[in-house]
Amino acid sequence: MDKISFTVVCEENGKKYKISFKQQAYNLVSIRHIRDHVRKTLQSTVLFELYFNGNLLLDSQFCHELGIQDGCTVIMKLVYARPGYDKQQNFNQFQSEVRKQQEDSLKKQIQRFNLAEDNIPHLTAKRNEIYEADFNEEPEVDLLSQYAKQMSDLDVIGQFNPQKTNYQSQLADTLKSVEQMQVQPNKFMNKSRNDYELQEDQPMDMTSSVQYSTVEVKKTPAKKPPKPRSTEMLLSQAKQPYANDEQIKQMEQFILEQKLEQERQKEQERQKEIENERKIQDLQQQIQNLTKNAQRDTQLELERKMQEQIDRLKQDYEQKLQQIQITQNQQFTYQQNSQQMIQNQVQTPQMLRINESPVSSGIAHSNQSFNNSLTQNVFSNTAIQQSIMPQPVVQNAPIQPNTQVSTINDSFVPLPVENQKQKQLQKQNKLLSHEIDNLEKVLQLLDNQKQILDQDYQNQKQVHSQAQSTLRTLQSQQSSLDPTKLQNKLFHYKLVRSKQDLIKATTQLQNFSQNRRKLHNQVEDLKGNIRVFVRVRPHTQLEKKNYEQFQNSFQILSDQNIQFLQQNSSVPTQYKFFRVYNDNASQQTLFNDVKPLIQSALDGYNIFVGGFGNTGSGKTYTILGDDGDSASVDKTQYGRLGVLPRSVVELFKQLNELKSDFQVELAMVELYCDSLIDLLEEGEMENVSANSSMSNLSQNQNEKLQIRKTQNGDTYIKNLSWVRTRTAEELISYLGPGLEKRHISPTALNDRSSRSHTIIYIKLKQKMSSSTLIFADLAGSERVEKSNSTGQRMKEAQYINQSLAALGDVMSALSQKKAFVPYRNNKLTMLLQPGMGGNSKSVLFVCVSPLATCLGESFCSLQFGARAKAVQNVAVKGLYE
Ligand SMILES: Nc1ncnc2c1ncn2[C@@H]1O[C@H](COP(=O)(O)OP(=O)(O)OP(=O)(O)O)[C@@H](O)[C@H]1O
Repeated sequence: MDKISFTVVCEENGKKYKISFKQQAYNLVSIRHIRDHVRKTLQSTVLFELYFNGNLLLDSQFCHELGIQDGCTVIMKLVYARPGYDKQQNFNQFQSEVRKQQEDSLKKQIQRFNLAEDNIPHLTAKRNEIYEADFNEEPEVDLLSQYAKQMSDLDVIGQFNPQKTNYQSQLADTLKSVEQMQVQPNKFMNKSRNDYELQEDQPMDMTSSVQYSTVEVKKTPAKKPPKPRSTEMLLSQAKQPYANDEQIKQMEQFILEQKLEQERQKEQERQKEIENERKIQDLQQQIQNLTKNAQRDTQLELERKMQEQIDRLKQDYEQKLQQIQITQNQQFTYQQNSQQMIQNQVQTPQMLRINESPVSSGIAHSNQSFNNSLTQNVFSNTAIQQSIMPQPVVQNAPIQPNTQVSTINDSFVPLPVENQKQKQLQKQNKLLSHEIDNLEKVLQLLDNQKQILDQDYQNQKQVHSQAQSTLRTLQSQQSSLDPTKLQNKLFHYKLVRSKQDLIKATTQLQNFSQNRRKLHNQVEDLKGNIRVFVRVRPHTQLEKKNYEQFQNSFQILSDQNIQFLQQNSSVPTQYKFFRVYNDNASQQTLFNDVKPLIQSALDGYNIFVGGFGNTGSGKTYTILGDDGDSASVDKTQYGRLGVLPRSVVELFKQLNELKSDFQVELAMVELYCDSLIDLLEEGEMENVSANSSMSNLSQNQNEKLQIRKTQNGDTYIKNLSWVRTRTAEELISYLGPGLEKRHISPTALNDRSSRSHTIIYIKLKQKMSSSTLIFADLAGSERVEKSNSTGQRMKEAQYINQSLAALGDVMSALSQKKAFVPYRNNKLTMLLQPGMGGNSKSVLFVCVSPLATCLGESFCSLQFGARAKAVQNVAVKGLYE
């Protein structure tokens, strides 16, 4: 397999981009591959050119796949850079290759179309399954995408202009453009294929005017979706239209991890709580201890300090006492000396009384008192002060009779010493107060410390309450992360994804249907706009008895060829039709060939299905069914239903599958002789039975329905009754009563011979298109003399033959592509005009009786069919502008 190098040049906002890549294929471009590249880089594609060294295969599907809208001009340029390629030598081969590919492509399209036909029920079922699954299950869209892929790989070569809709002319253009190509393969031969690039001297005319601001767009490896970290992220990822299994797996993994994480967090919280409680307990204990210690310390300290003070005071006191004694001794000595001096001078016994001086007894007394006070109240400062305070020694001293002594005594009161003592005591007192102050300060400090500890305790308490509130928050968070809630969320994500997938699948299905419709109509166009089927009916019981009458009158050679041996002729005539059904062909087999046209009707094309043939050849049976008058969708009767009721069922089925708005209306008209009769008109019908003469036809009835033309040239019947129907059953229920009003009478050839043309119109309106399905059960084309018609029957037969002859003329004009088509020569052709030319796709069933006696009529019918099949119309879709 060769590798093909592609260079796609795309233009966006006036800037051109170049994308180069290689494809492992010989001559088939993977449209998807290109599209992927183009879409990765561009929002809109206006112009693109492909350079490669194989044959490019593209068509409208290609453009559609690339998202190019109708109306855009797409220029594609092809360069053949295959080394050794010789244009002259290979062109013919290439051309035949192209033709072959085109043929293959067509075959493939038909195959795919058939495949599509087969797949539609499956796809529909799938879609319904997705709907019914209520999003519980993952919808499988693989099938759709596979199918879409199949449909997208079309093999058509060419230069495509979406404005041109004609496939044939596009092919012609393609071949022309291939012929005109300026191929200079040598330009590229020196380059390796990997280096293949656009050259300024590009060999094509179209490229020379293009200035390439080439920006190489390199293919970047697809990014893996980031591992989801949070619920929000998961949600955002799940909202993305392409949330995949990987993401769902990640979500499930995430939930598991979350659960574990929750457990871990719970455990941590519990530990924290225990820790906090323990801390609080410790702190409380600490505070208690501190308080106790503080109290004990304070008391001990106070005791100690007081004891120290007392000791000091005692010491001081003793020192002072000693000093006092010394002073007393000195005083005594001084007194003795003085007395001695006085005795020496006066010689009085008063000297002795000096030894008992109140000063010494006062001192002793005070000393005693002090000692007592100390023992009584060592801690009382006041007592101390009192006890320390010296007694008024002098006041208790008896006043000496001797004034001289008294003077002397007065002169001996040690006042300065007492003052000094007092001062000292005050000083000590002060010191003690100071000490007490200090102790109070210590107490204050301890108080402060206690306050700090209290504060600390409060803080710890706060921390604890904070921890508890955090715990509560975490618990609430935990409840939000509850697995069931997460499960719900996951379910929700899956639901969202399923919905997105469903939308995607529906879009794909719509795209697919669109593509399929496009293809379908292309294929239908190629099949021809008027398809003629020949049906040979089986023998009736009566006929079987006279078998020898119709032996060997004709021979079905294949499913397309029939051979007739005319009377008095030894040379058989062969006819080729779209399909020839033998007498075993079932109603469903016939309908299978009509079914594609129902799709075309949905796409806006007018449809005509008519039954042509001589009386008794099976026209009514083919179009309406065995018992046309009582057509119903009853399953037991279904096998015998004709093309019309089957088409109606199919039409509604497809309309319902489309799930879009539509409107279906029904009208039935009979052309009896030259009169139009509204078969759906309510109320008593006028007596227009087959037995009544032409003159009996009411003038009113005759004039009521009139064929008119719109400004567009479309034919319509004025005053015709239309009924709106919503279901196939409803529509079919109108057919029976309507058909009963037809003119039927026994003839020599058919005991229920239709003496008129019955035309049934089904008008379909959709959002974007409208179309009409016309079904005609034509009257028999027998020879007058054959049906033993006389009188009124003969007249009817003449009208019938006239109208059918006019139909033949129209067919002939259409087949010869005459500018003028004589539609207006007869009411029948006017009534059938919408299905006969222009916007129409038609099927004509030429019904053939197996009777040898009908050989002439059968021959005429086949001639008629042969003329009709040559008609080629260019069908134009009936789109609303
Ligand atoms: N394919 C068939 N299989 C079985 N029976 C058939 C088939 N085609 C026709 N018949 C039977 O042949 C008879 C004549 O058929 P039918 O009424 O459809 O003919 P016709 O062409 O509509 O005749 P006319 O033009 O006189 O109305 C009917 O009894 C019908 O049931």
